[in-house]
Parts: sequence; structure tokens; C-alpha cells
Amino acid sequence: MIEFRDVTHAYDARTVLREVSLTLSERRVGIVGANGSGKSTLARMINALVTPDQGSVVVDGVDASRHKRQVRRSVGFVFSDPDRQIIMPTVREDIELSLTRTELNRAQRAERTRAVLDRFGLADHVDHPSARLSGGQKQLLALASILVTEPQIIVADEPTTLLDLRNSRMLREVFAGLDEQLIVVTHDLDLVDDFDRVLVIDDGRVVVDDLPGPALTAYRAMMS
Ligand SMILES: Nc1ncnc2c1ncn2[C@@H]1O[C@H](COP(=O)(O)OP(=O)(O)OP(=O)(O)O)[C@@H](O)[C@H]1O
Repeated sequence: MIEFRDVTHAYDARTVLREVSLTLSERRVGIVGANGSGKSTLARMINALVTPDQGSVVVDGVDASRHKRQVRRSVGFVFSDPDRQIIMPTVREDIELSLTRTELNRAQRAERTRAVLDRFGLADHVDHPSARLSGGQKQLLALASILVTEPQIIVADEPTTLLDLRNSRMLREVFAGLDEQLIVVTHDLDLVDDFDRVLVIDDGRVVVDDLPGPALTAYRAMMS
């Protein structure tokens, strides 16, 4: 469970989140809103990549600002730009790096790596140089390297920006099958239309908080 307790945040003099209070306990929560409305800032707080100026973010009872390492062990964060995340020379090594922090033995790690690459359609690219993957393949690899560690909570910031229609649909299915709690920031409204809850952010505030149907209808009306 993720709690935002009266969170306000500014970058320099510019306030980007204003008194946000939320309890997120649903399995899949979508966050939508205009460019610059504060969505990524909100999402990054769940993993303590940004710490609030005022108020607190509490993840499963743990204050994210005070216990960053502990919170990061249970929250996997997928960046919108996969180049921020992919660091190893080959696809296999990148996935295996994520698994070094787990207690799996070598054979288990190899099996987990094979399975996740298969699931993301990257099985033919195991020994491929990561740098030479296409943008979409990199985005899938970045996601795979987080999902493979099975964090309790996954936060994904615009995970479909580089994906073609087929891979966007594949990702939708992957998300539908996850047991972990999933928080997704996106401009791809189809991605969250079967989620349990959708938040619409406008100018640093949660202005709509509802089921996807009414929330996305309200958002479309706001943007028209
Ligand atoms: N590190 C930073 N330093 C200064 N300003 C920042 C920083 N990160 C974000 N901002 C500003 O804060 C505001 C909110 O940014 P944020 O990335 O949270 O918005 P967003 O809703 O995710 O936008 P988008 O849909 O365009 O990705 C923007 O005006 C942005 O320029």
C-alpha cells in the first residue's frame, strides 16, 4: 500500500505538487494528465527518487524519504528513457545484473533470464549488444530487467512511448497478468482502461480519482 500524506513539492520556486493525499491499495493504478502536470514527480516519490518538500510518502508502512534503500528493495521503477536503465553490454548481462541482488543460484538466474526474455519477445537477442537494440526493444529490456526481480510494487513511467502496436498490446497483457501492485504513468489511455483506478493530475493536484471509464472520459473532456 502506498500513501501520500499531504505532499507538496517545488523545484526551485515552481510548485509542481500541491497538498496531495492519497492511499493507493488497488492492484493497478493509472496516472494520466497534461505534460508538466506533475505525474512523473508523483511517481518518482514512490521510489524516493524525489523526496517531498512537505508531507510524506509511506510505502507499506515505511517512510520513503527516511528509508530509501529499504523502499527501493520493494519498489521497482521503470524509467521512460530506457537508456537511463540499461547499463550492461549485452541483453543477458543486463537481466542477470538485476538478479545479482536476489538469492537465486546461477542455474535459477539463467532460467529466470530465459523466461523473462521469452515473455518479452527478446529471446532471439540474448547475446545482442544492448546498445544496438531498437528503441522499443530497449524499452522492453528495461521493463524486463525490473519485472524479473519480482518487486512487490512496480512503478512505470510512460512504458509504451517507444513501442509499436503489437508490443503495446503485449505489455497490456503482461500488466494484466502481474500479481504485483502496478502504478503506471502514461499518455496511452488504452493502456490503463482496464485498470482498477485512474488518477487525473492537473497542475499538481489530483482532480479526478475514479474507475477508468469515468476518469478517462473526464480527462478527455478536460483536454478537448
Ligand atoms: N528535476 C527537475 N528540476 C526542475 N524542474 C523539474 C524537474 N523535474 C520536473 N520539473 C518540472 O516540474 C514540472 C512537472 O514535471 P513532471 O515531469 O512531474 O510532469 P509530467 O506530468 O510527468 O510531465 P510529462 O507528461 O510531460 O512527462 C514540469 O514543469 C517540469 O519542467
